[in-house]
Amino acid sequence: MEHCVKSNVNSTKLREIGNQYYAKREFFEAILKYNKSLCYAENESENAALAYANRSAVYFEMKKFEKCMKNIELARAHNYPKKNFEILKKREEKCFELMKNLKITKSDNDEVNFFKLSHEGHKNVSTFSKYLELKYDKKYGRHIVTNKDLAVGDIIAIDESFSTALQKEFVYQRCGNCLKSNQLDLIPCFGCNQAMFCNENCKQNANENFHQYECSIMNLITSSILNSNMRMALRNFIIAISLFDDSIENLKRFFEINSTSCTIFDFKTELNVKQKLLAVNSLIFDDTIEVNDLVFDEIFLTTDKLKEMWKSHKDFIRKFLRKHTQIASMNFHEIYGWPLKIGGLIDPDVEKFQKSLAYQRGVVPYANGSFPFCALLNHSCAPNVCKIFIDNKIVMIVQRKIEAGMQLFDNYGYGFTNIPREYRQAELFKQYRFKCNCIACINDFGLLPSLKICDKKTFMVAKKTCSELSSLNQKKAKQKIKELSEIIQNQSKNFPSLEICSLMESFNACLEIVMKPEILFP
Ligand SMILES: C[S@@+](CC[C@H](N)C(=O)[O-])C[C@H]1O[C@@H](n2cnc3c(N)ncnc32)[C@H](O)[C@@H]1O
Repeated sequence: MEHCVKSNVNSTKLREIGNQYYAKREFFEAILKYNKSLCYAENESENAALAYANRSAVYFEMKKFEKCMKNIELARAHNYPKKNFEILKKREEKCFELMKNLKITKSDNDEVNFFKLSHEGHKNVSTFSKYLELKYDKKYGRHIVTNKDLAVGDIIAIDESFSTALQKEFVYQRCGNCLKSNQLDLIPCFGCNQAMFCNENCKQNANENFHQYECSIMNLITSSILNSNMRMALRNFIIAISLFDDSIENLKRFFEINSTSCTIFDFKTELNVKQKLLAVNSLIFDDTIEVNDLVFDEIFLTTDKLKEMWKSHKDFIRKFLRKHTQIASMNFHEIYGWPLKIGGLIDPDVEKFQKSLAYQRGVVPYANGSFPFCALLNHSCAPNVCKIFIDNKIVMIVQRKIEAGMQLFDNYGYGFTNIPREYRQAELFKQYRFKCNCIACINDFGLLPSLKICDKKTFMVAKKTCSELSSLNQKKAKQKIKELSEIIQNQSKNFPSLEICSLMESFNACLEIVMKPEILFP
């Protein structure tokens, strides 16, 4: 297991490996090594400055002149050796010169404004539509229905996480607080070698909310002893005690005073973090899900701050961690996004594309998160809503007409178009403990290639749409989303025909294209 203490020896080695990548013009790998080198650099040593300076060289080659200059400044601010100042000065002058001649083409891709709620917000919590209601029945438990017809393309929720945690492979690629990649332009934690942030603000927030506890045990946290559910449980516990000024007594009292079965629908004011904690703590779980408690013992006995708490409140902490691991397994989400390096894009081959899943379109999971609204949606193998991730938010979008009174169904990763029924049902039962009897399961819809064509003209549109996907930019993808919404909405009676299901896949692919980062590393 790697230690999380700083080490100039390791920092230098990592920078040298970065230099080899830089020489081969493998810029993504080079910056990753420089980032790691930055994290290992001892405070006040020139290693940090050298990593910033080398990162500026990569941004220069990539023609990212503003980032280049920012990294030059950072290098100077971190003890860059005076004898080499001339190199930076020359690079900076070249930047100025080249920027003067560069026509700045501001991107019009504003995904935050594109993905806005389609209706007024709910009367209590404005992050989801006012037409949504929470219901309960024996078969589905809690679930969400609409009291008004919803149309394809309607954005019905923008759910903000209570907590997120980067997967360990991404700690040098994304901000440990807000999850943004910032084109790898990240700053290191002062204390450990395994956390980076996109700016000082995020660094401070992370330290106030969780990192002050995690910093000295990042090596344990990112080792393989914690699975992603346990990782989220630990993060939730740390956020929870930080919210109560590190007092377990106060946290206990908070849970005692407040109901343990509330949801995001119960709050009368705009959500605050403590309310989100209550909502997440009230999510459904199954106590028979196995949790290896011994791992938590090991983690809590490793640092003095946690050890004290563990000694005096072991039972409460164990119970919290156990419950949140079980909640995570049944409710939390993997957060998907585009990899930062070109590759794994949409396969232009129509046949292959028709069988695709999100990961075949190119997006990959890089973090996990707890989302108090989305965790109330039940599963269908033929869902009527889909979701995309904007950093630490989930945007929920209608992908099939939903009439008033009907339930909203998400998909837990097992769609009927590409996974056989028996496999879906077995996996859903194993993880989520229910037997799926959605319309696709009851009617055994069959995989996409076996579906029938209902309308030849629309089938031709679906085929053409598939073949165009790989050439769509963000602007065109936005137009396409509108076009496809209308067709899917108008032809909803033909669901599940080959053409409608294929159009729905294309609709999803277009949503992903809108989220594609503007600059990918070559
Ligand atoms: C994310 S939660 C959804 C909200 C949940 N129904 C509740 O009461 O809080 C996931 C759990 O809901 C239940 N569930 C989800 N989809 C279902 C379905 N199609 N039929 C029956 N139960 C389902 C399962 O217990 C599953 O573990």
